[in-house]
Amino acid sequence: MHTQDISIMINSLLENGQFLTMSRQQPDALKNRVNFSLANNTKVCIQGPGIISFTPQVPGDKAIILSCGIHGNETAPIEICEQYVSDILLGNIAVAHRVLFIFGNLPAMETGTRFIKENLNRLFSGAHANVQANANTYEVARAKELEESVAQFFNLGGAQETRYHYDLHTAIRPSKNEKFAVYPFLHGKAHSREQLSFLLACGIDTFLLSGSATTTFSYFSSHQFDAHAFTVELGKVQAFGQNDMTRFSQVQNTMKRFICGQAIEVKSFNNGDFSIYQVNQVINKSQNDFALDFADDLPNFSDFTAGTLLAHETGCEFRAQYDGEAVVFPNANVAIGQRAILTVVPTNIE
Ligand SMILES: O=C(O)CCC(=O)N[C@@H](CCC(=O)O)C(=O)O
Ligand SMILES: [Zn+2]
Repeated sequence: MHTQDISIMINSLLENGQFLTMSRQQPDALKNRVNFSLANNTKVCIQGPGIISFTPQVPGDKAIILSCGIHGNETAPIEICEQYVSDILLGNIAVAHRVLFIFGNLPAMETGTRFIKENLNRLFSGAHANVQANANTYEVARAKELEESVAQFFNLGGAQETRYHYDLHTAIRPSKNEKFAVYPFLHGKAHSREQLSFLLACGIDTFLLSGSATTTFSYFSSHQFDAHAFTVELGKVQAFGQNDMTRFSQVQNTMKRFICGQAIEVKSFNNGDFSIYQVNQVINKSQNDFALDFADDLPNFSDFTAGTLLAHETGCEFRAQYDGEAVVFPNANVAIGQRAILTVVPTNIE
């Protein structure tokens, strides 16, 4: 892009704050890195379409990533992050720490779909490199690009920085526990009680403790960068403009206070304040005829008695192993080899 076009673009962002609109409408214009400063001396770096970081003049001790739209139809988190970015660009709020915003699957936002060719949230930790050589999809390239952005962002900070990554989603089904988070597998490290208490202050009281490595975005940041990282489910998928934003005010306000370095009222940790589950079974689809044995609108966290048939496919039946075992993210419509159901059982944090 010519220097003159870059200054027009920067001026437009400073006037209207519409980074996401620009990213969706003119992704090519944002292909090359652009740096500029706000009137309050916050440094802005556009790393690519849908990828923007902010560095205050005197950065605090945190490096925070807020990502959204890894699935293009999960609109509430996109609207929340869009508002933060716009408010920062317009000088309505000022970050106190280094903050990176990621709007994940831009083309899938246009089509209002979870993804275009494949599930972006199954392509991290290098899984994009394992996809067949001819799978030259947007998602494969995007997973690589997002990994590089995360690496650059986290590696830029010094040892004094604590790293955080909240990957914001909404779920396909209704849920008995509306807001919940997946805590990626920590390979034996202790779960952070402070983080659970912080997320409780955001209105998230239910956690799934993952028991194995995955190819999700939050696991990537957790495992590769030792970040406090979570996949955060904020409610049910709705089309753009159809979200009841009052249901998100607690998470919106608390996250805003977090990135702006303002005090947050956080209760000390008590298992009784939470519903905590351990993942028991990861049920993958391996045949085309994989089918669920419960209703399509059954809410997440519905539980079963031991022995109940949950799903079947040629040559295999999948049953609950414990009384009270509950299902999360059941979806028969996934690619062969991918996760079709998580089952969870109640647990506590040590
Ligand atoms: O509602 C659903 O079935 C899916 C919602 C969603 O996108 N969830 C994430 C969870 C990722 C994780 O396990 O950390 C996903 O499936 O990618
Ligand atoms: Zn999602």
